[in-house]
Amino acid sequence: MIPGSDRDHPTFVQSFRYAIEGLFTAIRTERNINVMLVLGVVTVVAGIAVGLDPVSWCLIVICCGLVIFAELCNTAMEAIVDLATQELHPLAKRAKDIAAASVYVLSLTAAVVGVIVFSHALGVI
Ligand SMILES: Nc1ncnc2c1ncn2[C@@H]1O[C@H](COP(=O)(O)OP(=O)(O)OP(=O)(O)O)[C@@H](O)[C@H]1O
Repeated sequence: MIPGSDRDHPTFVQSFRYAIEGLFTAIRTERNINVMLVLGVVTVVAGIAVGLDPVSWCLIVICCGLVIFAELCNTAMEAIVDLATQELHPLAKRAKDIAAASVYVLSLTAAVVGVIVFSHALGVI
């Protein structure tokens, strides 16, 4: 629901517009998202160069999507915490640190998958 609006939900097209707006806001304001997008493009170019098979492509695409998804969730959680308090608070720190940890755990997992997929494609394993 939108505060001040008499409708319960925006239309499907409006919801999509808000989502695109959120994506561009994150790209404009969050350095980490940009780093991840660049790494995603580099991975796709490397995948084309080594000629990944369809299953490997699925793994790479899922990993890239999940890492960007996690960073977007982390960014949203940071905004919610900042909305809740502008002061230093141990719970605010805990929430932000754990949200950031979720991104790093997923990034590490994606990196391991990438190393395995590319090592296999290059005949190393
Ligand atoms: N209100 C707060 N109270 C206590 N600690 C805070 C608070 N806000 C931020 N911090 C600490 O500062 C760190 C960085 O917070 P910030 O909001 O700048 O995130 P960020 O640098 O944008 O994070 P990321 O790099 O994951 O996007 C948090 O992980 C937390 O340890």
